[in-house]
Amino acid sequence: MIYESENPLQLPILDVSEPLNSSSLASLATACREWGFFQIINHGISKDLYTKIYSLSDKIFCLPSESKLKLGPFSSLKTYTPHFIASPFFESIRVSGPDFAASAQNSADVLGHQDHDFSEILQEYGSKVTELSKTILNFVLMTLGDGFESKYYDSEFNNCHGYMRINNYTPPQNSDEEAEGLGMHTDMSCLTIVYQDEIGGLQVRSRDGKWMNIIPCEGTLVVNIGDMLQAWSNERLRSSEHRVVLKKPINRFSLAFFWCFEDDKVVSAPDDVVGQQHARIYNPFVCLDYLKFRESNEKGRFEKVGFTVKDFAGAVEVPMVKTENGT
Ligand SMILES: O=C(O)CCC(=O)C(=O)O
Ligand SMILES: [Fe+2]
Repeated sequence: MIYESENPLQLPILDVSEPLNSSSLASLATACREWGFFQIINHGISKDLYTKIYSLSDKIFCLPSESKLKLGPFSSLKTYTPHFIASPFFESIRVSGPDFAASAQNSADVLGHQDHDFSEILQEYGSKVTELSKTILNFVLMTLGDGFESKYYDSEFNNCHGYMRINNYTPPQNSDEEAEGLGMHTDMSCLTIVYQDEIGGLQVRSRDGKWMNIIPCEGTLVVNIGDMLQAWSNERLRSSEHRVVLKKPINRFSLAFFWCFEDDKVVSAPDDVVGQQHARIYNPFVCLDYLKFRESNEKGRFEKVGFTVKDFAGAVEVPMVKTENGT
């Protein structure tokens, strides 16, 4: 199958080590509204850290299937997603915060993996990317209104938590055709921070349905808005559909960090975020109820988008009939 896509998308690159100036704020606002994707640099996470995570994770991915299956999906730990759930070419290990070390160590213990580096390195990464999420969320709140970061960060986002997924893509080896590594989906998070290796393949869908390539660039991380923030912002921030396409028969590695509301959070856009001249697009909902809806809904299961937050909590009745590709 050929997955057509446009030329690379030029997403703004935000320097997160500096305060936002008015022009970077304006381009961030446009990117969050139109694409729900942007890139960051000077994030303080070294190439060396990614290389270490890659080599330690690779040791786990190289274990025989029967070992990895001790981690999930049917064992109590549920930290491993094997091939053929999201796609035939995708497998993933989940590490949950805030104690990333304990989560990683639990998985390592089940595998009988003696090496403590895995949990230490993931704790280091988890702590760094957690701080980064807070900084980025403050920037994103600034795009919604003057002073909205100080008005809303503590009251609405202070109990957010994060988890990561270490993703290993193994494309078919004897085929020149492109393969879908991860099907079209939206993230359920507030924010997602993605490291993709130099192989590339991440694509975002434009409003008119075109797939745009997000080309990897060394030192740059990709950030995208998730469903929770789309609903909380009354769609002033967009949670875009995206997917991963494997174009070469080479393994691809990525690391996605999901920054989410706490389970019992009631997600509801504040009046001044909605704005007086706009209708409220979502009914208030409990975060966990949406996560369960996505898990239990056949079309919404794991990475296959069928129903999203609009179907779940949209204020206007929408018929629940959709095709596989979400159109
Ligand atoms: O592998 C990637 O580049 C993106 C992964 C992704 O979209 C996800 O895990 O939700
Ligand atoms: Fe995603």
